[in-house]
Amino acid sequence: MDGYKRIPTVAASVGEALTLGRAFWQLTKPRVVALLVLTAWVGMMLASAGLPDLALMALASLGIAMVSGAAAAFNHVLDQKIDARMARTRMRPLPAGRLSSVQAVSFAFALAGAGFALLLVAVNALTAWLTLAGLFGYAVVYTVFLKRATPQNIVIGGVAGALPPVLGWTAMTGSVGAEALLLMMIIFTWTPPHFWALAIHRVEDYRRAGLPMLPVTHGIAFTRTLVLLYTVLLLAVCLLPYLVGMSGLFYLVGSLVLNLQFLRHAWRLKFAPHADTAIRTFRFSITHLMLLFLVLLADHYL
Ligand code: HEM
Ligand SMILES: CC(C)=CCC/C(C)=C/CC/C(C)=C/COP(=O)(O)OP(=O)(O)O
Repeated sequence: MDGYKRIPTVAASVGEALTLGRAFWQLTKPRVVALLVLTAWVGMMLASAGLPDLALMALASLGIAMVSGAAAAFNHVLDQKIDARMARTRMRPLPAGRLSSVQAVSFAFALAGAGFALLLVAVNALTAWLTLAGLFGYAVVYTVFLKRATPQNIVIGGVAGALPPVLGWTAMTGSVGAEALLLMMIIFTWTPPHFWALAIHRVEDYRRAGLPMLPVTHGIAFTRTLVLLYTVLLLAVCLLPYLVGMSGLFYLVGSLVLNLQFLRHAWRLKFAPHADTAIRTFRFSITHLMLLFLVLLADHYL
């Protein structure tokens, strides 16, 4: 009889553990980290002639994912008051009360420590330290200072998000390659239209939270213009891998198709916007970067 009585208690504990696990998972911004790791893979594969060392690739990817996930968790802790004021973020684990700050900070330190140690021991010191610099750039320089200080926050902060191809490259070669810096430039140029398209859609959120995002400080019309200009710049920067002989015709055609599509979104956002044009542009930016890096990869092996 006693055994039967315990079943609901066990079920409740399992349910609670799952809820807690989901909350920690959410802290790591898993979809962002997935795309970051894809860009790191491209760095790893482009750095290797033929197939890369798959074991090294797996360990490096895990380490980069852990440290990036930890950076995202620190961002959740440091931004919890802001997140509570925005409709998009108020249901996150900290503002919604599903996790305490102590739980989140402990998780973030443990994940960062384990990821850093893994990179140091199983990959190389340069990759470990550069990844840690990425964490510091995002969690401290961007989140604590820039985000609250200037509408150029995401432009400068974009350096951290653009690092993973370089991390992938250093993981395989032990040094920073010029080709990897070119991939970094692509993500760096992609970040402003990626973020500002979302910021236009969520401008009231950012106004309420008191954050100096570009559409709040300089207006939506000006932000639309900059989205368009950065998209033009992105098209030009994306030509560089072909022009320097790093990628071939397949990449040239693929990148032109993707960038013209991005440009079409940005043009519509500037000159013929509907209520959903900004959010569609933001969503397309993610598809764009994912496909662009897959095209780079396919081109490398063709
Ligand atoms: C400073 C640089 C960046 C800023 C400020 C930024 C900002 C944002 C914001 C505010 C969101 C919305 C998240 C949400 O809806 O909860 C987002 C989503 C996303 N970002 Fe970025 N981003 C940056 C860089 C990057 C980079 C470098 C990548 C990948 C290479 C990336 C990939 C994504 C993805 C995949 C999503 C969708 C997440 C989801 O649906 O859960 N972002 N970004
Ligand atoms: C290599 C390395 C360790 C880099 C860390 C890179 C990293 C996790 C970048 C994430 C970029 C991102 C989602 C920024 C949004 O922050 P936000 O605070 O403006 O957006 P939010 O309001 O959705 O939290």
